[in-house]
Amino acid sequence: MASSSIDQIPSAAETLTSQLPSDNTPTSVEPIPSSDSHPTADVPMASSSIGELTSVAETLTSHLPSDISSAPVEAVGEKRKRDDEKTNLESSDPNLTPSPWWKTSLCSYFRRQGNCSHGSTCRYAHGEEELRQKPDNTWDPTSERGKKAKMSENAGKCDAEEEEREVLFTEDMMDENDGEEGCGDSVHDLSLSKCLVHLPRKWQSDDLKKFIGELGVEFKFAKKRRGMMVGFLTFENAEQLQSGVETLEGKAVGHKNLKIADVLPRATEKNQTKNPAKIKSAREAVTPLADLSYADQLEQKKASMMQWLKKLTRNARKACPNGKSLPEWVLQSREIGGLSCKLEGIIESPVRNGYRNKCEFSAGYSVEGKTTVGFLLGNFSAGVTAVEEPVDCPNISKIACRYASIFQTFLENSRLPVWNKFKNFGFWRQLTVREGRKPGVISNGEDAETSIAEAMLIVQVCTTGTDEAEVATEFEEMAKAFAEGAKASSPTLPLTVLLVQDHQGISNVAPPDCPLRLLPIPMSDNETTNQDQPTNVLAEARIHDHINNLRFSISPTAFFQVNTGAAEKLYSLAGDWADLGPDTLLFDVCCGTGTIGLTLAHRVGMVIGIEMNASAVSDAERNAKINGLSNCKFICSKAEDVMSSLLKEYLDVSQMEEAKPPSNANDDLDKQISSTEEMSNSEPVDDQSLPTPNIHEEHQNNEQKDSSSSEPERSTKLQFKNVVAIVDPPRPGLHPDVIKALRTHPRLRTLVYISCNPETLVANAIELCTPSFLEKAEQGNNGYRKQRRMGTAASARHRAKKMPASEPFRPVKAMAVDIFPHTDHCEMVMLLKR
Ligand SMILES: C[S@@+](CC[C@H](N)C(=O)[O-])C[C@H]1O[C@@H](n2cnc3c(N)ncnc32)[C@H](O)[C@@H]1O
Repeated sequence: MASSSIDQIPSAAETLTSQLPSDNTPTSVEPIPSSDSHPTADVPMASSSIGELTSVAETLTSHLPSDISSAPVEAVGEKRKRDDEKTNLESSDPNLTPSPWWKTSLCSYFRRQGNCSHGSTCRYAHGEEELRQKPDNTWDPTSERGKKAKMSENAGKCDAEEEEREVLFTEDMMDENDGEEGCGDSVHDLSLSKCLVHLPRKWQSDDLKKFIGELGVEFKFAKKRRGMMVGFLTFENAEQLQSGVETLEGKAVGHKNLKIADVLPRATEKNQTKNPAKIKSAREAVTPLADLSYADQLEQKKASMMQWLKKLTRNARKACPNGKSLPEWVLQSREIGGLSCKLEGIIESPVRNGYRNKCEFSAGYSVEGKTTVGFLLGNFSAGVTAVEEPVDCPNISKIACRYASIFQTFLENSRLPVWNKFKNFGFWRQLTVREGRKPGVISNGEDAETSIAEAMLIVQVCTTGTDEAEVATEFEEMAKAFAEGAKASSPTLPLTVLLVQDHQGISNVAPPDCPLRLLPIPMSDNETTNQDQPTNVLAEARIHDHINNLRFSISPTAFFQVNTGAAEKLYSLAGDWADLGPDTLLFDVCCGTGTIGLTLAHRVGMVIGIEMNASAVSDAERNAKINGLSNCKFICSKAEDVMSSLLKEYLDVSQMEEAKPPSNANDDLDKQISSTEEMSNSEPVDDQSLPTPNIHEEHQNNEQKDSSSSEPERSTKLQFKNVVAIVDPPRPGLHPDVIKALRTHPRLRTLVYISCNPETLVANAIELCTPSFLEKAEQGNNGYRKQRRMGTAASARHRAKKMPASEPFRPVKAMAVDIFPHTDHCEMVMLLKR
């Protein structure tokens, strides 16, 4: 661990990352929402400001610093502290090392009255000369230096807004045949057209026309699609345009102001007017940190995680009921710069290039109007539809790039159209490439691809309104193109499974029960296909990967961490922190294919995995069997529906047997290691003999399903001395009912939270770690509407107030794990105990 983690000392430059792209921290590398369980919405990593500022009322002490809002760590709670102890913060004794917060805020008394009764012992600065920089390298925002910094920050924001004006490819919105007056012209005078940015997403064309009409603006036609924040306006002539722009620019709509931007034309051979310098490359869109050194990327992520840990402290203070003393961890936070617990460091990814084992490539048009398979250059809701090839994106493997290129060449000659996001029309939508790696050493060099043994291709289409025979021919030709392309590549590409997913929805994010169809892969040059392959073997459509010497079977829609090598480190860390032993009952909440529970099964008495995706649960059961682990049980259900009853079932039983170490746990481990060694020398798929559930049946059966890889349950339950939960939820975090169940069960003392989204980790931790104050809780749902308008942290504080009386957890330590090099994303592991 030590060798791979960056030191623990908070970096001086706690640079805030500006924004996250949307990669499904997950499994999509597109900057738009992805189909995986980690959603992909942009998350401003440093968004803690306004809504989260410590309330002024709370900080009203007799002697205020002038920047209350910016001094949450040192100032808030100061009054509580002052009564019981004197800190070096307050001391001017030269023999004491002054607090890092000494004189980092201006004294408001001194400022107003020109003097202060505390004189030279005042902890706040008397004037600009005395003012010191805060430990996080910021200045009191009311000071001259603070204001200057704010101005340059705002200038940066303006630049960011400027970027928003780059609305790509919006010309499509005005294409013919959509029934709009004036849209019939196949050639538009784009100089008479404008984009309106910051419109309410729920508006449609009629709302836009009404709004413009009421302002007396004349126009030729207006267009707006629900869900987007851009609309389009075309004027009859230059005079209309000029007066329209003058009226509309900056006009308030809701709580935003309208911006007017140029419509960027689709560049064609005749029309090469686009200024490529203004457009993001795929590399910039998908791997925004790629131009930083890896050490700088890690520093940046670590600094960002620290901001989130500070935010947790600030929110816990706010959530703490009046009259109750602040939890010890909040009081102690001042000793570690306001962090809610120590950030131990950041664990590096063992592989930095080509690490993604799952890539989702969109089918669309490039800025030049060329059929392209690659990444969207921005957010569709902001009007960006251009797709660019995955050139120079260091997180994508050569194999995935090669398949994208094969598919693109095939689409160039296809009789069926690619999907048009504006018109919700077309056939070819997306290519997903999933890779399975051989067991053994993970290589970070040029030969990284040699460890990839299997590849699953999932092509998403929309068959609405198509001719069945034509589609069948296209699929056959596509399968041939992939097979030939794989064979012609050097080295030959693995091709294990080819699937088609028929999805009718507006976005490419398909539900897990979206129909899948297995296509036969042509086997040889003379096109002898594997026609013998029965069509009902969809359940065998799977690839395999390896973590900690265990073999994992993965079905098409099951979640699997996209960076296998880094995931291995993540799971080991969670296990090391979880305080495991033979008398431990481990709950693996949101277990996916069982990776966490199974890799730790040999260290505990029993694992109970909970997962809502039926295919993933069936994979987890299969994976327990493949690896000879018999102390694991998997529940197919939403965690919020079963967490409380499972805790009761396993912990509150009256008739219990004392747990003994699982007799076969260590044997199993030895067995699995040797069998994995065998596997590494053998053909990859060796679990075919296992009973295989039918995927379709599973999808249809969404009811709770218990399954166990052990013998039928005994009437008496085992009594486990130690109960631990490791939770690994998707980006929205844990459901409030899961939090409540975990928090209110007194026997659960250790909780390891693995998070791909620090914002929801903070929100969940607020509920888990602040003292309960039910006596003051407002009951019922009357706050619901208000809550919906709150930020995540504010609504967590609101829910914390309703938490039934229970002992809160405390954050003990945290570690960042860099699963996603070159992107803004990062996993965080936090140990909570009580
Ligand atoms: C971040 S993944 C983690 C999976 C697994 N722990 C791993 O590392 O491979 C989150 C998982 O939670 C599942 N999930 C999402 N919402 C859930 C819910 N409400 N209840 C149970 N599982 C859920 C998803 O299907 C996904 O498999």
